[in-house]
Amino acid sequence: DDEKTPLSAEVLWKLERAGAPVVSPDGTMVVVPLTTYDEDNESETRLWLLANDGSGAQRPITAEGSAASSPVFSPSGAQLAFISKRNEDEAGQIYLLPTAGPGEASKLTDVPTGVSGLRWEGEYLYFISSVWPEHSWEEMADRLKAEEEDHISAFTWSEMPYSFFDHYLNEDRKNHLFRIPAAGGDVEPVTEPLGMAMMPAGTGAGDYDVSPDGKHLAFVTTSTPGAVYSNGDVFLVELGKKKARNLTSDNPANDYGPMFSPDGKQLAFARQRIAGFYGDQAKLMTYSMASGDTQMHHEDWDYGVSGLVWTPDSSGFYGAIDDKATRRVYSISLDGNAPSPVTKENDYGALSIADNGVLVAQRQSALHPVRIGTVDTQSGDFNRLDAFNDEVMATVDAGTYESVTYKGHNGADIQMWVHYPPGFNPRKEYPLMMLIHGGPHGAISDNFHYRWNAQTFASWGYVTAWPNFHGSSGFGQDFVDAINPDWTTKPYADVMAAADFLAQKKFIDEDRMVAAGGSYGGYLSSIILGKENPFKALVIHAAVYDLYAQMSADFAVNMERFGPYWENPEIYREQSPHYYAKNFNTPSLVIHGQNDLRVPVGQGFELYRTLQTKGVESRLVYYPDENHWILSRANSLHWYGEVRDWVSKFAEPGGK
Ligand SMILES: CSCC[C@H](NC=O)C(=O)N[C@@H](CC(C)C)C(=O)N[C@@H](Cc1ccccc1)C(=O)O
Repeated sequence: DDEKTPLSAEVLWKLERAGAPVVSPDGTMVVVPLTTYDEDNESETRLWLLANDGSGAQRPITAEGSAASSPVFSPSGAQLAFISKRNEDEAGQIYLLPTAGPGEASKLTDVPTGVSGLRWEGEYLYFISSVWPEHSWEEMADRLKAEEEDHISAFTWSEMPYSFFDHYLNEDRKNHLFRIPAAGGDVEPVTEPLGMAMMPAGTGAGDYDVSPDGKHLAFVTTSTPGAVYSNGDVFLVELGKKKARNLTSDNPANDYGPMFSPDGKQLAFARQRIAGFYGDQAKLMTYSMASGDTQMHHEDWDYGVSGLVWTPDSSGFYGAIDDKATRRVYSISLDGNAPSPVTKENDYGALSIADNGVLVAQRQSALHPVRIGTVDTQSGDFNRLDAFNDEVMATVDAGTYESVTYKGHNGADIQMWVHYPPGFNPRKEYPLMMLIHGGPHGAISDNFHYRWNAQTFASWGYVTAWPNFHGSSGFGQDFVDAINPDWTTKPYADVMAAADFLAQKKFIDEDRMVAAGGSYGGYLSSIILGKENPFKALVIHAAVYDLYAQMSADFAVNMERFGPYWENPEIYREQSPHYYAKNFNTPSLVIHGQNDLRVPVGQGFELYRTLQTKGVESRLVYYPDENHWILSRANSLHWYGEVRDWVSKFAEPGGK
């Protein structure tokens, strides 16, 4: 169709990105944050109201020009609270809006350190703020002003952790929970009087819950301070009392995500059992508020629980479950029956449930961005409520894709997604672009990726493949943990087998194969660089290149589970790509962002310098203002352009 364009990087940036939907208590309204991007490299998030009454009505409900996020309904549904930084605000504050008809948002808080992790429980709005403990709000406002004026940018630390993903942590400030009456009034500290702060980084609304009668608080914090990803524990306290009780002190690994049942009788949470292993499958736990008994459910079910919402009758949950390269809604009961899938294909997430059981979710696929709708919990049907992006997507001529299973390391079945370019002709030969996912303990689901869009790469004239190699989640716990601590052998063999498998297809030109990966995918690409491989060129983004130097990152890979390099040097010696530099000879594009504290930027420079020193054709793309991910529109378009130029140079695109 002449009118249509491929799913280019430019098209990706025209799309509106829908965030997590929130359904009103009566199920008639859904509010969703929607982010748009403009050509001046600016973005804006506004809240949209979608009617769940068959009318298809939808409209923005927050003002243009003022970012809004984290919507929560009042228990009656008459009001909506959200976080916004507008007018004279120095930091995000709570705003309130009536849900019946148009109205002005009114400001509820004036917290100098800002507000996050919002929840509306009974008459109170609860929120998290990163504060200087035992200081008044006035003192904190003065301190923030003084910091701005003294021009000293130094951080000082005497404990861990010191960084998280792309920012350094101010050790003097702690994450605490507060509440304010929704009708207005004073902010009350909730966790400070307990002498306990919440987790030092990445803390949000999922890290605490208040019982339906407003009497109890459950929250997560670490009882073993140190790393960012330390042993989280669930604590319970009667609000107003000074001592919180650790409900999970018997478990050396992470417990998280406390959620009171709607009847208030049980507290659910998720439990991992292997300390220091973020990829460990999470098990569903309940704590009885009456008896104090803790129970694990579905221990033998070989899936991890995530994205849980309680059913309104407190009999169980719906969850968004990572399931063999898809994410499906499952019904998970507490009556002993096995969990059962509700939905089929594609990828569902961000579940929200109304008091009457209306279940709302995001749904996406590799060929369409996030849509918002209701899920029929009997049939699994998805009833879409939004019309976001329909106009843009109607102009897109996308290719096709399929799930393929091949034999990987030791003959094991490995799933991969294969994308074909628009107008693909199986009688022609195409170049292959092998994509290597990060994590490694995640999976490439049937979802719409903005930073690594397989269909965008395909639209340049490549067949692309995303193998879910050993270590990927959703294929059982043994498959996940099969690569620890040896991150190399099986994933490398799986990627080589994927390349072999595809090279044997008549439609692949084995002389035009390239590979690209970011983060762990960059690590594995660097491993491939040091070993025999069929690729004409590599793209190595934010790669862990030197496992020893990764010690400076917020996630030191094997440290927490298998010990540091001075105790267990052979793991590091065997697994670190830099030890194989002698063999490097594949042309490589190295990409790294300065603000990447997950894989610090020195890793990229070390790799590039090695390649240059060895005379291997290479190019370094460095983004001084990006983190582990390339997030701004202009830089992302530049990134796609650099990647395209590099792979095109070594593997000419298009069918021949
Ligand atoms: C509890 S965080 C542990 C590491 C985390 N794993 C999540 O998958 C992670 O950041 N992994 C890195 C590699 C590591 C630094 C060696 C990674 O590969 N990240 C990928 C995957 C990812 C995608 C989306 C959200 C989280 C991770 C990446 O950032 O693209």
